[in-house]
Amino acid sequence: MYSRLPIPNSAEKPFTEYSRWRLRVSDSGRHTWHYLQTQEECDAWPQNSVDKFWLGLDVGAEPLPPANTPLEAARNGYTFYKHLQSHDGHFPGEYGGPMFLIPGLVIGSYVSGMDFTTQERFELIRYLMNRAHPEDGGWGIHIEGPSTVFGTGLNYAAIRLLGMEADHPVCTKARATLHRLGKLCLSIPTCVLICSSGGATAIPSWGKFWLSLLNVYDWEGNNPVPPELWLLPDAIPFHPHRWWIHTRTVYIPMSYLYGIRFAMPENDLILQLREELYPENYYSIHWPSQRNNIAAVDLYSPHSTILDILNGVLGMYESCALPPLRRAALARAYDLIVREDENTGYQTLGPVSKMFNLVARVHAEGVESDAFRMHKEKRNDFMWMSGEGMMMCGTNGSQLWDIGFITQAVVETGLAELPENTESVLKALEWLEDAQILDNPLHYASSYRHGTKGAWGFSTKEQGYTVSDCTGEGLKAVLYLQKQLSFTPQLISDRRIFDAVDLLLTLQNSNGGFASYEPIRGPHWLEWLNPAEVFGNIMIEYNYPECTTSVITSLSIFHTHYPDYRAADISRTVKGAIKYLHECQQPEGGWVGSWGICFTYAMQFALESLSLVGETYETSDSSRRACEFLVGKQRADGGWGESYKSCEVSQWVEHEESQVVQTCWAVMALMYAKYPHPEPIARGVALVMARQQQDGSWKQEAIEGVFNKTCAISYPNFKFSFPIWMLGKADKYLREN
Ligand SMILES: CC(C)=CCC[C@@H](C)[C@H]1CC[C@@]2(C)C3=C(CC[C@]12C)[C@@]1(C)CC[C@H](O)C(C)(C)[C@@H]1CC3
Repeated sequence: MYSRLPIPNSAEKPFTEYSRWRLRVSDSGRHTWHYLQTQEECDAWPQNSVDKFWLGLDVGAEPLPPANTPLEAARNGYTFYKHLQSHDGHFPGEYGGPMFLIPGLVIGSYVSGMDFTTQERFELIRYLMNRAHPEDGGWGIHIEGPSTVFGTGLNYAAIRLLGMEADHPVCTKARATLHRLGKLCLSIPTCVLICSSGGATAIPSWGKFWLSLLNVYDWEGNNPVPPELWLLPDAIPFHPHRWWIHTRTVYIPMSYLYGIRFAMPENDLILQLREELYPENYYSIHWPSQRNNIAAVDLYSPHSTILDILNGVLGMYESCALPPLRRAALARAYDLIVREDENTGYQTLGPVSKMFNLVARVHAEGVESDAFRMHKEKRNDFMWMSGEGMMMCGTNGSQLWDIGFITQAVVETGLAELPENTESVLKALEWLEDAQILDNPLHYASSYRHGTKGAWGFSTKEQGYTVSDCTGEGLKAVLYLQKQLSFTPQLISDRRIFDAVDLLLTLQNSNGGFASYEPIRGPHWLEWLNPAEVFGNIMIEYNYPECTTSVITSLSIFHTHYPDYRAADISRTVKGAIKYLHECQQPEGGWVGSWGICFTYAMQFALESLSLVGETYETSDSSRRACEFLVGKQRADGGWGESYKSCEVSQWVEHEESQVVQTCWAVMALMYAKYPHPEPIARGVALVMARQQQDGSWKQEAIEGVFNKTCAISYPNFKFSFPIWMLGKADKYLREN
């Protein structure tokens, strides 16, 4: 469908003209990248500093007077960061990291007959080339991870579909790695050892699924994904509406596509891929034995015996599935797909469901349908141009999350009061006002959704999902801006603030903690049914110290401004949350982060929470143990650095280098705890100041975020918001201590 493209051997230089790319920011923070075709268009729409920065071009920021104090450094930091603020007030940013998203984008588009522009194809290829590991030519689950069959098999298919020839050196090298890695098998169930002959046969289940849609992996090689579960009564403890929202939202279209055994028609390229992905003859592979064949490098969560038994039973059911039941189940799954599309303006909850939903909709309604048109339009929101080429983002952006932190930072440090920042701060408040979700979803109970009235989501209002901590940080940002500054208008009414509070109060779990999108709905044993071998803790919601903190800090700050509104509920909620935080502290004093890397991230949140109720180094054993733990991890250069591997093993794993962002989290944590000895804080500050560039910026270092235990994800704006916040706060601390 897509023609072959002439691809140079090196991806160092752009394959397109970088002076022609523009980021359009529209509709409450929507991001879409455009390639301008003519000089006239370029003249009419000049490249701005936001475009240039994210394209890796020089933004032309002036060198600033050297900072003599932490506060001056913070001020210089914000002077630079304002270059990255968009006209609507928010700070757009790249949200890459996972390496299984471009394959979904490309395979999903290919099998749906949806094209890309030639420039997009060139730059998607270039990004994959730049992200292939130099030693073995393969790809991992995320940009910093070692090559896996999941990453290499899927990205190999993607780069071929996009137009690279099979005999291009990049393909030859990746293919050799794929064939080699696939051989290192560890079959599950563990009692039956099947040795894979190599290649993509041993790809994890989500990889098997994508390749099956592409018709280069036989459906018989997949464990069943029956849509019939959606026909069960809601009260059943393992009903899919009780699963973690991402897992169930991906499972809905997967069960539909599995139920109809969607496979795109064969063509020459498909036949070639069947030869390239496997060292053996495709037609001689015994597919049913591949269902539990997962390469050792990929395996994080091995199947439980219970899951294997269940898969066996469901496999038998597949051979005699009752047609009327299957039809009813498919209709039910399809209805849920449509509702999800309509609830989210065709963004869907995330990038994986986005592409699965597209395939399902196009299968049912065709390429002339509105669904096809809308999905194509919103597909753009996930595609991001960077200095290394084009990627697919983990969501349609991290708009709210980024603006939430930087606005609190500038208010708390006093930078917001400087006349030079007035306009920037007012714009940020306008954006926050516009981003609050004012109603519950269009399809609400019928889509098993939690309420959204009063919420802030992680990205945009249109995406439309409540996230507990995003609502917390959004609310805090608004309270800081509206209540602590003299010059800001009260754009968000008390009623709307109460809506946010009411919503937060619906999210607490029985043990006092808060999860990500909803209260926990399912039993813990559901994790035994985790079918995605590459991720951990994905079957149900869990409590997170980070989410819990954002919620209770926002409620406490709210309470100081509105002491009469639901005071008893707030006090009970905070008390319960603190109890939970004590319970989940590790004996060594740390808290494990689930969304940022790793201990430093979670600990800045947990210690902020404890400080709310007066628990600090001097007064609380828990806070003291935490401080000792952190101080014990400070490195000789004054910084802190931990690897993403900490998140995989829930134990501190050192990074080779100190990291600016993690150093900021650690220093913030110590300051929340009112750590009485200034020396570690001063050393952390010195490291962050020494790494600041002359224009006030900081360079990109290691990846900052994580999800589902194993997949790292980039938060490149953190290198601005957290240094600015920490330095401004430390200035005061160091003067007072
Ligand atoms: C396994 C699948 C479906 C992959 C798609 C990726 C999503 C699951 C990821 C990408 C971004 C992601 C890490 C995110 C979150 C959940 C999982 C997401 C959506 C949340 C909202 C959970 C709560 C967190 O505190 C925080 C707000 C930081 C993150 C933000 C990004």
